[in-house]
Amino acid sequence: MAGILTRLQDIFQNINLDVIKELCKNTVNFRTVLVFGVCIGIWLLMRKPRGIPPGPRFALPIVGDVLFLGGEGDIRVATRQLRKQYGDIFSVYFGPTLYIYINGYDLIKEALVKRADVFSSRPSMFISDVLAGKKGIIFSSGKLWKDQRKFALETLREFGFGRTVLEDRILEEIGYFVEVIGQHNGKAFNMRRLIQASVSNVISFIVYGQRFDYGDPVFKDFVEKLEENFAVSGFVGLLNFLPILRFLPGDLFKFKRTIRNNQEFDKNIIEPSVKDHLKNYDENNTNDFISCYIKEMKRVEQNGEESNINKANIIRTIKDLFIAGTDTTATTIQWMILYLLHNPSVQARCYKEIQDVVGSGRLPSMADRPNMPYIQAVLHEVLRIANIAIAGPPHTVDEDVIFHGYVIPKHTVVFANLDSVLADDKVWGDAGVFRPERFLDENGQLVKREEFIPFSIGRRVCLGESLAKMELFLFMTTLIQRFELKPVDPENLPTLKGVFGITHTPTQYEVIAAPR
Ligand code: HEM
Repeated sequence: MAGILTRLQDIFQNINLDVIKELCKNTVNFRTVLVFGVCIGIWLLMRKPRGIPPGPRFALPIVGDVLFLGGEGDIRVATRQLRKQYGDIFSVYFGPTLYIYINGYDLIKEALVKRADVFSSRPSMFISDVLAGKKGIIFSSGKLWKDQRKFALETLREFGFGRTVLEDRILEEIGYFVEVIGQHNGKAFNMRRLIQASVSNVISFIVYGQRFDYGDPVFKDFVEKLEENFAVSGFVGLLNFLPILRFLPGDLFKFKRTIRNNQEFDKNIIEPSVKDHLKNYDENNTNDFISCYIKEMKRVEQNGEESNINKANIIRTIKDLFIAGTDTTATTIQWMILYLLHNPSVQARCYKEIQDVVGSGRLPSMADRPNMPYIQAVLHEVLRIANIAIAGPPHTVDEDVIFHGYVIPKHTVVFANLDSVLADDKVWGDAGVFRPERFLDENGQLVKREEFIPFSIGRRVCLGESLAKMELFLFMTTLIQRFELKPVDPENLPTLKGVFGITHTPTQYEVIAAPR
């Protein structure tokens, strides 16, 4: 196929219009013109903009380069192969859409940090446009995004990202979490739902000022649907390339289901709470994110300021906190447990560090963190090797940009490929090996590595990084303090092969949590 296409393209490159006119005048009949017309149509569809980064030579009409990508469904492997073949900046067509991948720490830093002015917007894509309508934080751009992000960061900081109020509530949540684990009496079970519910409750506390009972049917439904939307995102995402496929009968791409789930979050959880907060608003009692948002809405209204802190954005911004803050952290905790099952000596060393610093008489706290470099190194290594965000959400440029000699056309989808840094042998030596010691110096102290970027870098850097690190530390230390985590069958460990949706998730597994 590729051979035929090469020949066709070579032929068309050498054709000029005069030749075609001449042919039509002298020789020919309708059939010849038709054949030329079809060929020229194909050529037009396969044409790539001039000067873009290299990539697979042909983009077939409709499917783009998809058929030529390797990796057997693992997008990390496919992009590693493309990088090897085409270099640190390459382009690839998914359907008719051009994607540009930027690889390697130096180039990613150059784009997202040094040239943040041009690389910090989000592209227009069918699914995110339908679901988010360019509102909120994750999928918005320009002033609207800046207003939401600034407000969210300031508010979350005020609540105590890294301060004790939030820590106390996370510890309270972990208390419920370990209680439920204890109820399994050392019997094997799949912890996934429990972890999701518990992590989601941390966001609930921040957003609504309250947690939900794990058995609450509305909350259970919410957690399940949130997870479902993450899990089916691979299918739904295909509509970004060919939105027309949504009109096929049935729901092959899970589009209708995703939309329905999304509407139900709003209807059952978010809207009632916002209404309730609006009705009972008390300006002297703004202890949660929604109250703070309403307070700011009223302030900008009164002052007649131009701001996007308004009713149109409140629902989406809240949803973004849940979306970005639940699955990411919950998935990382699942990877962490899985790597501990595969590396019992690492778990034993973590337990020893907990015993040395905290003992068994009290819960670990954030004040203990600086004294636990080994556990921090393990967390770093899990975040690095699992790389749950893969390449992160896409960025775009608002104008045509020249980057390292290549043209990046306005509004192109641009991925800063985090995998190209976190799994780069040139950076880590043995990137595929789980080795927490790489984050320790010769005195056993934590080493900061610039290339450790699971939360990305630049203006779009993860807004919940401090919260996530706090949660991971507290969940992990308490879990290991209370339980020994054991595989169901030591001879047949659960696979480390993950599943790719919006995040890179472990294949489901069961674990034994034996009380210590
Ligand atoms: C282990 C946990 C987490 C990881 C690995 C992670 C990673 C990331 C990454 C890679 C991005 C994309 C940055 C970019 O576009 O360049 C991001 C964005 C974001 N994250 Fe996280 N995240 C985690 C947890 C959280 C939590 C707990 C929150 C809760 C508040 C959160 C909120 C956000 C938001 C709102 C954005 C969008 C930022 C923007 O577009 O300006 N994340 N995260």
